[in-house]
Parts: sequence; C-alpha cells; structure tokens
Amino acid sequence: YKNPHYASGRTTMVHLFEWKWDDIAAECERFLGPRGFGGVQISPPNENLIIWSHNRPWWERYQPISYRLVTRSGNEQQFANMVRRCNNAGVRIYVDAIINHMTGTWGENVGTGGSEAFFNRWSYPSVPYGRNDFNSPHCVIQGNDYTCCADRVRNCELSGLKDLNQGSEYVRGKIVEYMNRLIDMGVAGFRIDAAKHMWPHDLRVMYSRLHNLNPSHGFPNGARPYIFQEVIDLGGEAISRNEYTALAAVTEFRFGLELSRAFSRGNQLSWLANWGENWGLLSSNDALAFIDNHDNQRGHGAGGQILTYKQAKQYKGAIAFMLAHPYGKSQLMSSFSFHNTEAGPPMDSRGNIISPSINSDNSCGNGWVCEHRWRQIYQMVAFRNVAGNTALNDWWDNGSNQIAFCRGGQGFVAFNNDHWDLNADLQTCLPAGRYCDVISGVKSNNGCTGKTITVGNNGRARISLRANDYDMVLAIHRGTEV
Ligand SMILES: O=C(NCCCOc1c(-c2ccc(O)c(O)c2)oc2cc(O)cc(O)c2c1=O)[C@@H]1CCCN1C(=O)/C=C/c1ccc(O)c(O)c1
Ligand SMILES: [Ca+2]
Repeated sequence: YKNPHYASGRTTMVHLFEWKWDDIAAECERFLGPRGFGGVQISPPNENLIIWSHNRPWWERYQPISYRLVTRSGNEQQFANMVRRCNNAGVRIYVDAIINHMTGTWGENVGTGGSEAFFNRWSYPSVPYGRNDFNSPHCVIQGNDYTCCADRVRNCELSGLKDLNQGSEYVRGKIVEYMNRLIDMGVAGFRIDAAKHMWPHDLRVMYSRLHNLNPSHGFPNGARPYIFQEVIDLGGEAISRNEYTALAAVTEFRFGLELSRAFSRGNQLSWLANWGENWGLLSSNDALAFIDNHDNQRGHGAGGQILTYKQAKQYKGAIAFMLAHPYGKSQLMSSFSFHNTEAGPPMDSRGNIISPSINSDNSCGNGWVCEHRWRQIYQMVAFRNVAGNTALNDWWDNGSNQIAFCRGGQGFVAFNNDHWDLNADLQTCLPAGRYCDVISGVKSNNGCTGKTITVGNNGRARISLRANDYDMVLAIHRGTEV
C-alpha cells in the first residue's frame, strides 16, 4: 500500500483541489502527462451536503451524504472519462476517501446529487445508513480528547459529523464496496481522510478487502492500491502516526512545517544537511511529503506558519528543496486563490464551479493559482524524475542559508536564502559541459532563456545566486545541456 504505481520515470503527485473532472482530464492530456507528473489527488467524488449557509465552503465536500458519484466536479460518466484519459496520458488518479463520517448538522439536508439525509434521525437513505451504523453512545470530540483519550478521538464525532462505526460488518461492506467501485474504474489509490479518527484494526480489515488495481488501466497484475492516511500528528497527542505506518503510507505534516520554518529563516538552511529521519520524520518509504495542503494553507490544522503561494519566493524555495531531496513521496498543492479561509472554489451565481482558464503564458486565470504550472515548480518535477532513486551527495553549505547538493551524477541544486550573494566554485557532480538553469529559464532550441552554467572537467562550476535574484534556487541536471 506504499507504492503509488506511477508510470515509469514519474515521481510526483499534484492535488488539483476542487477541480472538475472534465478539466482534470484535459490537464492530464495537455500538461501533466507531457510534463512528467505521476498522479493527481482529486477532491472527494462522492455526494456531499450542500451548505449555502456558509456560501458553499470548501469543507462541504468533507460532509458525505452518499457514495453516489455526483458532486460539483461532475457525475459518474465524467469521472470514468477522467480516469481513462489520465491513465492513458500516464497520470494516475488518487481519490480523497471520506470514510470516517457522514454529514453533520451544518446545512440543508440535501446533497449535490439530490439525495436527502436526515441527520437528526441518523438516516442516509441513499447508502443506506441508519442509527446503528454510527457509534454509540453519542459523544462529540472535545479539545483535550486529542491529548488524553485516544478512544474518544476514534469513537466520538469530529465537529458534529455523524461518526460511522467501522467495526460493523455492514458499514465495512458499504465502504469497501464504494472503494472497490473506484478501483475497478481505474483509480490507483486513496487518501484516507481523518484516518486518526478510525481504529487501525478496522482500517487494516477494510484495506485487505480492496481489489487489486485494474490491469486494463495499465497496472501490473496483483498491484495493491496506494494508500496515504491523513494523520495530523505534530507530537504530544494520545494518538501517534506510528500506529498507522504498519498499514500504509502516512501524511508527514512535520515535513511542511519544518521546511516552512527553514525557508522563512526560522531554521537555517545549513541545518538541513541531515534532513529526513534524523529530524524525527517518518521513514522515507512511509511518508507522503508536502509543504502545504488544502487545510493547513488556510492557517488551521497543523499549527504554525505554513508557506503557501502567498509567500511566492520562499514557497518556490521550499518546494524546490522538497523536489530535489530524495526523502518521501512528494505531493504538490494546486489552489484557487482565497482571502476568506472558508471560501470554496470560484463559482457562478448558481453555485457551479468555474473552470480555470489557461493564459498565453501557460498560467491559469479565473481565480485559480495553478502552482503546478509555475515554471520553477514543474521544472523541478522534471528534476526529481531525472534524479530517480539516486542518493543525496556532495552537500555544501556556508554555515547559514546557502546550501547546495547533488543527486548522484544526475543533478545539482543550489539555494541562497542569506541577505548576501552566493558566489562560489562548487562541485556539480555532472559531466563537463554547458547547462541551462531550469529555475531562471528553460532550454530553448538555441540556448538557455535563463542562466547558463559551465561545468569544468572536474565537475566544478562557478555558481552565482544574488540575494535579490528573482528566485533563490539554481538547478541543472542531465538533459539540460546546450
Ligand atoms: O472549524 C472547523 N472545524 C473544526 C476544527 C477542524 O476539525 C476538523 C478536522 C481536523 C482538524 C485537525 C485535526 O488534528 C484533526 O484530527 C481533524 O478534520 C476534518 C475532516 C473532515 O473530513 C471534515 C471536517 O469537518 C473536519 C474538521 O472539521 C471548520 C468548520 C467545519 C469544517 N471545518 C474545518 O476546519 C474542516 C477541516 C478539515 C476538513 C477536511 C480535512 O481533510 C481536514 O484535514 C480538515
Ligand atoms: Ca470515527
């Protein structure tokens, strides 16, 4: 359950948060496939409660009403079409699975597919679920339960959401049926939302009943789904992410928190020389690594200042470090712009999501940020692909915020987050030649549109990164020679 089953040579997933299925299919064919992205995490595809009282907030998609594939992102036919087209483009689909709970008492009792729910009578006719499919006695998680009482965190309601009993064979059956339907349609795996709120044993039983991935979508025979479990654990809670690493991969929230600190000069970049398990992170093979996600980019969830698209220069630095470093399985966030942390995606007056527009410079419009289309980011996805499973070697730093390292003999990257210029003769581990810096520009048919780096016979090159350069990163790798 720890292998994403990316098509060969691909390494990185992007979360196309709140995108519609038709738009994701198009993005797989026109951008993600050609640019070597490995997969897409999609928003929950199952029917959710409509919440106009909060003007269709992003979190209404985390309030299930049924397992029917009808949401503002599209219907079942559009979902199947997206999975087929993305797999054909070499891009896998991972589903955000909301299986801990159903809706709460947040809004009208109708869903995005017209189903009704009667949460005060605990009934969800479209599944169906009734009162004895939910935990009893009824209780609601209180703040201090996270530190004192692991059983309450599992058995009580998360912010008023009806808490399913995954110990019931009937409930397990309904959840597994929903997930197997998606696997048979060609998805490659799942994000398990709120995994901390479910018992590891129940999850283990359900995972064991999932089908193998569908070979007609290009997966090897007997391939198990890639499962990454959302467990927000920054230490100090009764529940540890280590209870879940035996089952499947786990989201490593400390990764984004510590790198946000490092690139905001809270930590020094030179301290990252031993980045990875030595910083108390999960073992690399267990970890889904990311800087920000849909929840903590809005300021709550995993405490402290998380870098987002709003701090562009530092964010690109942290993302580049994530993609250049061998640790973990990398995930990129792709957002819509927001000021109000509750706001949902760009929508028309009737609540329909507005598609991203693609500008002539390949950036997005209509309120979509499309970080994955930023040159400094998609070029580092290619870097990570070229680096493959090489180790990190030839680390250099200046004792504060200037660092550089190689990935085998495949790639070289340098960072300058000091207030003074970096100007040094460094080992790039690459064969002699002239290389285009992939951050300041691209390799075009007659040279580099950005910086050109000349590597000598001894692999060394003069590396210059001014403190006030537009970006704090310089990266070259095999394949960017001119
Ligand atoms: O103030 C709120 N919630 C209470 C504090 C955040 O607690 C939530 C956590 C949560 C937060 C921190 C933890 O350490 C933790 O174990 C759980 O996970 C969720 C997962 C869901 O599928 C649906 C939810 O409504 C929540 C949720 O409310 C607002 C209003 C309701 C939704 N919401 C939110 O803030 C929604 C947050 C949300 C939604 C989806 C997610 O995947 C997520 O990680 C957070
Ligand atoms: Ca629960």
